[in-house]
Amino acid sequence: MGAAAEETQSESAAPEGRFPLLSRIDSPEDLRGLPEAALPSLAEEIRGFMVESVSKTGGHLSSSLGAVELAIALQYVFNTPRDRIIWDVGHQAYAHKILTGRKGRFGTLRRFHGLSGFPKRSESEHDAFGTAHSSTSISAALGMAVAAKLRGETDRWTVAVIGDGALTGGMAIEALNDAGVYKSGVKLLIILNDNDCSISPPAGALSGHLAKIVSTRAFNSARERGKRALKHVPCLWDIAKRMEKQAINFVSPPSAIFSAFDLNYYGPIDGHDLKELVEVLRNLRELDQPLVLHVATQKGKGYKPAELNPTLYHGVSPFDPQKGIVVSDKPDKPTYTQIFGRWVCDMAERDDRLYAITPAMREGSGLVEFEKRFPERYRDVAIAEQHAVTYGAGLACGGLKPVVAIYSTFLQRALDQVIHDVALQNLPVMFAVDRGGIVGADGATHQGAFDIAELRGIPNMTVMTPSDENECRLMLNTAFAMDTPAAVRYPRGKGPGVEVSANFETIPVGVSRTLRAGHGVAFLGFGAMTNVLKPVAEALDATLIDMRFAKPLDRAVILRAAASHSLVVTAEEGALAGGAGEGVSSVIEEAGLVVSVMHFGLPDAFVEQGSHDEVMRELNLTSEAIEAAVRRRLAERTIEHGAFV
Ligand SMILES: Cc1ncc(C[n+]2csc(CCOP(=O)(O)OP(=O)(O)O)c2C)c(N)n1
Ligand SMILES: CC(=O)[C@@H](O)[C@H](O)COP(=O)(O)O
Ligand SMILES: [Mg+2]
Repeated sequence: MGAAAEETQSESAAPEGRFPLLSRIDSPEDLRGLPEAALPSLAEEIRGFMVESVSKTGGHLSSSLGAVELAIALQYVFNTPRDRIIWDVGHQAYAHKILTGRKGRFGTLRRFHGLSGFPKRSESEHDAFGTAHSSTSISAALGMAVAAKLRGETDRWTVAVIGDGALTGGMAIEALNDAGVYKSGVKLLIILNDNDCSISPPAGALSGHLAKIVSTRAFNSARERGKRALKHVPCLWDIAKRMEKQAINFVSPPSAIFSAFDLNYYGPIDGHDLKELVEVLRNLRELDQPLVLHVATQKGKGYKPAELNPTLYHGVSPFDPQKGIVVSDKPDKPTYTQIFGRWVCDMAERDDRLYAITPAMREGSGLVEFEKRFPERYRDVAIAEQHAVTYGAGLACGGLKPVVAIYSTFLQRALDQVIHDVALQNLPVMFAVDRGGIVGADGATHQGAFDIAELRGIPNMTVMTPSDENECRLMLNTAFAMDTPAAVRYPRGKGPGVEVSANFETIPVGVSRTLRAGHGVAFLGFGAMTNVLKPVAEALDATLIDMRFAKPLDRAVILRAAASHSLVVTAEEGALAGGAGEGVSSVIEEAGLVVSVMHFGLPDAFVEQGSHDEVMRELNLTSEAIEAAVRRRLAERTIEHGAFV
């Protein structure tokens, strides 16, 4: 465990005084030893503990606050790890972590070498499946449930907990379509954790449908139908009757999408009522087929500021829990996301063909202002990366200039759409690829490691990597001016602080810029790594080139550098395998030049969480580490050849 992780571990070990019940729980068995009547108090303690701890570490607060009762009830009724619970996205699984032996390390959440912010199989036997990218839970759970059936493990249940936002992802719908085919013997329980919220307010038609079901009005009209539907399941029919007495919603409206997939649907029930949750789960456990339970919850539940603004508290940095998050209005160096946010508004003002698309990441992608100013040219398509890209392709065919704002890690979902629907038809869809490179606390699932390698191999595609804020603006202008597919990939957070012009100037495609002429070594930087190379080039009196384009590469400059230096060094904050550095090597090899080459970038391994600096240090991607490695190479070559040119 890293020092940062160790430091906070003991602080969050649930002191007995304030958390008397929680301090007695170190495993699901301890939880099951509690009387049912104690569960609501436990839920309150978990919330207090969670707010206190997450206010120090940062994390996904509102979603996890909303799923406390659900996590308790599931662990109380089911028997993990024999039974399996899969939390879709996994950002709502903090109570699950706390209850499954990780309370003592909860203060290390999302820190360097600490607990992951998401379920992770290598972290706990109670984490049945690693998640973080949404909408995977039903597929994985169905696979496990079918495997249990085939292996004769007739007692094993698999539960997928999926949010209303995650349900909008195509994969979830594909999985429902498959799950509905299975009948007896497949013990799959899908719990729809419906808080009527994604990160931002829910997008798309499905949310309206779900809201209608949850609303009392719909419940009243559907109650009779629900009772009829439950008659063939005697124990549920009993619950339904009891629930009706208690005025608890429990219906089975035939309009629900689940019915269309021939899945037995139960609910909606109150996801914060532990008595009800435990009772219903116990009864559903007696059944023997794929089931859906619709649970209504409140995002941010139990912490007023988060209840009032669940979007602000979706993913938080450390904050004072007494005051809540204070949004600063002090002018500060803008992030790359803000540079994009300003650019997209400026360009939309100037060109009415611009149309911006986000797959459910309005805030994170810097489109809040754009939506306000250009609502008719803005679309949050929900968690639907594939649709976002192909929808963009359609808009381009229709004469618009779509800008798909997407995180590098989520672009992975839509790779075929980029290839088949955009690039193959050479359509002018522009990609604003945010979070390129190391993202920090989200860790391995979210690192922007692969976009350069993915995009670089696609014909017709142009890929730009800005080394500073103004470069970013110039590249956004350039990508938008092109009539072919183009991507600008920029990192999470702030750049070096270069002033950004407000103009619409473009740069020549495929042309680098030489920042420093030196000798011996030529450093070729891609994106932010150019700044890391700067002091190294100065220390070695070497050449430094900001390559600007990962595709097309500036072949002329690469060949000149190879011919006039003894060592060519490339650096990128992206996977080395298939990366821009490899492209540089092929340019040199194809020309038949022989020169020593070094590549710096992300290794052939998944890169774990930590601050950007911590991770870059660990990967030896700092100026100091690169300088040392280059000096070692130079020394080796001097010994080999007797002299170094
Ligand atoms: C494929 C993918 N796209 C986008 C995201 C970013 N993301 C994380 S949580 C979230 C909203 C999920 O909403 P919901 O499932 O309803 O859960 P809630 O936050 O409401 O608890 C989004 C868009 C993601 N994790 N995975
Ligand atoms: C869980 C998830 O996928 C998002 O909430 C993500 O953590 C957001 O990342 P940023 O903080 O970089 O916007
Ligand atoms: Mg939701």
